[in-house]
Amino acid sequence: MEGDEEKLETFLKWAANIGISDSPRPLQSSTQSPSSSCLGRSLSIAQFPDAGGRGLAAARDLRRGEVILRVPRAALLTRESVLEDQKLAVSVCKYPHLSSTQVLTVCLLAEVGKGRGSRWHPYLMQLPRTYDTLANFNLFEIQALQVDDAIWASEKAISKHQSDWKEALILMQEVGLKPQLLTFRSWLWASATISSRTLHTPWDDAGCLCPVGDFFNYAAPEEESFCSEDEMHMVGVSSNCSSLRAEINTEKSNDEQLDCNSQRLTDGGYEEDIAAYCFYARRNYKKGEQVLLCYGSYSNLELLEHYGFLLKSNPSDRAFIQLDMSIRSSHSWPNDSLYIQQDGKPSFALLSALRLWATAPNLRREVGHLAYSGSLLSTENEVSVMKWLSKKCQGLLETLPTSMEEDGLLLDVIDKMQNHWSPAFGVQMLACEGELNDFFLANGLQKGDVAGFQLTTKAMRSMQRWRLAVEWRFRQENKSCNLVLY
Ligand SMILES: C[S@@+](CC[C@H](N)C(=O)[O-])C[C@H]1O[C@@H](n2cnc3c(N)ncnc32)[C@H](O)[C@@H]1O
Repeated sequence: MEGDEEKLETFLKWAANIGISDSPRPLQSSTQSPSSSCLGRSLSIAQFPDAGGRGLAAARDLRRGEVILRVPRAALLTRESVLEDQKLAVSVCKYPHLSSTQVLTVCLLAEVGKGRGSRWHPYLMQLPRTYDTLANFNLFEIQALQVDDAIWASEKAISKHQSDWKEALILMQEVGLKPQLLTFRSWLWASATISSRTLHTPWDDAGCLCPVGDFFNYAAPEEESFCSEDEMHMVGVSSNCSSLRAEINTEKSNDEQLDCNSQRLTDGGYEEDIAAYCFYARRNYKKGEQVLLCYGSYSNLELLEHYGFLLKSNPSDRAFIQLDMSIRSSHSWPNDSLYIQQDGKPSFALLSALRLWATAPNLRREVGHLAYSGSLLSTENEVSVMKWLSKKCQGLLETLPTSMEEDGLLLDVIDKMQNHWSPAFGVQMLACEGELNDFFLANGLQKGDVAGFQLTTKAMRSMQRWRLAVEWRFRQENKSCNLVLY
C-alpha cells in the first residue's frame, strides 16, 4: 500500500502527464518531455499548519497577475466527463429531478467505486478522508455552538444532506455502487469533497473538481482586491473572467503581459480559448510564501458550513442579533444586512435601521432619506441607538452558557489536549469541567484516558470539530463585547 507521500508523488506525475502545469509559459505538447511533477516552476506543495494544512507555496518570487497554474479541461472531474461512461449516463437520465450537485456527488462516488479503473484514481487517492463541515458535526459538537442560529444552520445542513442522499439512493443502487458507497457516511464525504473543493465552470452549475487547482487554501477578499461574492467563490469563480484575461501568448513581452494580467478582476477561471482552468497570482509573493485563492466572501459560519474551517480574522464575519417586530417594521433593509461586524461596529444597514426606529414614528418619513444615506440624525438619537445595542449585546452574552473568558480557557485546554497533555494545566481543566465532561461522555471516554494519550482517532476528530464550535462562539462573543466597548 502506498503511503501519503507516495500517493502525492504518483498524483503529481499523473497530473504532469495529463498536461497540468505551473510553467509560466504554456507547454507545447510536442516539445514536452515526461515530467515527474506538474509543479516546481511556480508552485510547490507545502504544509501550513495554521493556514489550511497542505497548500501551495511560491516556488520562486511571483508577481501579481502572472499565470501560475493551468489545468486542461481533460483533467477536470465534471458531470460531463464522468458521464462519458454510457451506462452511468443512461441511468442518470432516468432521474431528471436530481439536482446537478446530487448527480455530481453520485458521479464522484461512482469514480471512487471504479478503483484503479478510474481515470482520476491518483487524484481520488489523495483527497482528504474526513471533513469538518457542519453536516459532519454530531449532537454534542452542534450544541457547543451555543447560538440558536448556528445550531439551526447545522441541523438544517444535516437534514438537507439526508434528504439529498435518500433521493439519490435509487440511482446509486441502479448504477451498482458497492454497499459501503451507498451509506450516508459516504454521501457526506462526497458532498463535503464537492462543497469544499469544486470550482465554478461556465457550462455546469455543479462546478468541477480541479486536480492541483484545489490545493489552494483560502484567503478572505481584501477591500482593495476585486474579488467579490458574485465574482468568485470556490463554487463561483467568475465565468466572464476570460473576457478580462490578458492574452497568454508569446507575442507580448513578459512585462507587458504582467501589466495586463494585473488588471484582472479574479485570480482564477476557466478559459475557453485555451480549454484550461487558469490561476493567477492575486498579489506579489516571495519564494516560500503560501499562495492563496479567494473562494469568495464568507462569514465564519458559512466557512464552517461549506469548508469546515474558520478564520481568526475575517472581515466578512458577522453576528446577528434578535430584532423586535417594532424594529423590523420600521425600515426596508433586508434581514441579512443587519449585523454586527468583526470589529464590533454595527453594519451600515443595522445602524440606519436603528436610527429610524429610534425616531418618533410621525417623523420617520421626514428623516428617512438621511437615515438611509447613513447620516447621523441627532446626538440624542445616536446615544439611544448605541445604548440599545450595547444592552442587547450584553443581554446576548448573558444568555450564553459560558463567558468569553471561559471559552478562551477552554480553547487553551483543547489545544493542549490536541498537542501534549501535561498535568500542569489540570487546574485550568477544572474551570471548564462541565463541557469537558460532556465531551468525554459523548465519546464514551473516561477523563483518565486523555492522560495516557489514548484518545481514539474518532475522538481526536470530534475534538477538532468541538474546538471549531468553541472558537466560533468565542469569536461571536468577541464581536458582542467589542460592540459594548464601542
Ligand atoms: C480547496 S481545499 C484546499 C487544499 C486542502 N488544504 C488540501 O489539503 O487538500 C479547501 C480546504 O482546505 C482547508 N483550508 C483552506 N483554507 C484554509 C484556511 N485559510 N484555514 C484553514 N483551513 C483552510 C479547509 O479544510 C478547506 O475545506
